[in-house]
Amino acid sequence: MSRILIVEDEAIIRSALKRLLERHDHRVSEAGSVAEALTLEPRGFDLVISDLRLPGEPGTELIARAAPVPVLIMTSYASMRSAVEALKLGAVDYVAKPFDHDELLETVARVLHRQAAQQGEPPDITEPGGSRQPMIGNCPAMQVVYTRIRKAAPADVTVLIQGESGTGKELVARALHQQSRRAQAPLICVNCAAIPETLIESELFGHEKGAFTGASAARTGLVEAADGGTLFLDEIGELPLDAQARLLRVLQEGEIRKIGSVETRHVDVRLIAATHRDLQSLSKTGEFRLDLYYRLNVMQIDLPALREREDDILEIADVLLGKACQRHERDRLRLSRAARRTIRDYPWPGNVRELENALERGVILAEGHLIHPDDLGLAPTLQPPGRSPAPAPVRDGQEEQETGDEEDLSLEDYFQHFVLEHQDQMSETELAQKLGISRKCLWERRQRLGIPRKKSPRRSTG
Ligand SMILES: Nc1ncnc2c1ncn2[C@@H]1O[C@H](COP(=O)(O)OP(=O)(O)OP(=O)(O)O)[C@@H](O)[C@H]1O
Repeated sequence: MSRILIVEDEAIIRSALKRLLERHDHRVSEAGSVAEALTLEPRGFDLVISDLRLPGEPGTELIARAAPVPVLIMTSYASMRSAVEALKLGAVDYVAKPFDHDELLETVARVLHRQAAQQGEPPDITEPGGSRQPMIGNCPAMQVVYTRIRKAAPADVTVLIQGESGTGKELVARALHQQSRRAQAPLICVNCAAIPETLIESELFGHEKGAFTGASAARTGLVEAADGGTLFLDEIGELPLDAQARLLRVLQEGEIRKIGSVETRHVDVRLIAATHRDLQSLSKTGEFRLDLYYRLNVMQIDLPALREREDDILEIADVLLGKACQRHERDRLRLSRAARRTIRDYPWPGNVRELENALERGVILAEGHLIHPDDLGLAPTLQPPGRSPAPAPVRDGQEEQETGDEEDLSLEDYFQHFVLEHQDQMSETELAQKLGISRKCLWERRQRLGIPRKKSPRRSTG
């Protein structure tokens, strides 16, 4: 069942439309103007159907104020030009009045269907520099994350984001803020683990002059700086108990009191918290307040570790590699086939951030137009097994054609390592046999790769 908001000033049309939609299993609310519609929180609906001409502001005003909820505009045949204008402003579609029932139901079904299909799509995020990028990755676990973001963002509730370090928790917080009605107000991000325990309360809640030694002037805290907007508290599990108590008060009463002050001040802040720790377990050992945990956990978003996002890893690597090349003003580098295999098989304990850093190293260290596994500088103890040079598999002609250039080059890596490591112990015939190629081919490749045959070591004579 979908929730639809009808905004129409003519009561007869409004109730006819309501009955029609209710007969088709939709739950319908009504408003007679944009102002009235806004009191009903249009972002909480699945679709807004609004007349264009209304007393007060026109229906198109709702397009931005209901976003990302789609707005379907109703207009009379006489004002088709305004319908086109409404589409330009971002209306999802329009219906001409008087409307044909089937046509209207069909349009509504199409819009709702499209909306449902988009729920699992990555949201766009505006980065601090102003550029707009979608979150990368489309594996099923991330689609669940995207759907959660779309639903939680407009609901103005507290959200707890859980996931290992570097999985993108801050990115999700940004997406939630940017898709909320607070998008134009500040988003203040605080990493609780990065602020010394002795300073965190005054950083968050502010202090009066002389509140403690060194407080030479009054200071506004970060919670107050986020007034009207969103406060993102990363690593909230690290927040000391006293600060937890103050935070609980902000959530319960919407009030803040600076350190050393007797006065309270009202603040309107949406809290988004993130942690890589299990807050419920921390509450059992008394390190985290259970009542605060319940306050935070109105909506929960769980981010998968990168190693669980097998289908996404290479896609993320390609996008991040492109960005690293831009940053370092290098022509577009590519990952060798072996580097792609390493990236796919590596466990990535530091998740996307670690991948980002490895690619940055790769871009700096790569000598040709390809990045090889060594350029990534990954921890050897975590490297997947079987990475030591081994004979290249015998390839038939078809595989050779399919794999192309890049495969050749990574096999050349293999070839080079294998030859250099074994040429002192093996004859050319043995080397060629192990590599699955002819002696002639071995000779040609040696020439091409600049590893000519050494003066053969005397293996038999004494
Ligand atoms: N899905 C994604 N698409 C694009 N970039 C991503 C994605 N996930 C993470 N990143 C990038 O990875 C880096 C780490 O992400 P972020 O800071 O959001 O992680 P985090 O979980 O908050 O880490 P920490 O807990 O260590 O603070 C950032 O540069 C971010 O842009």
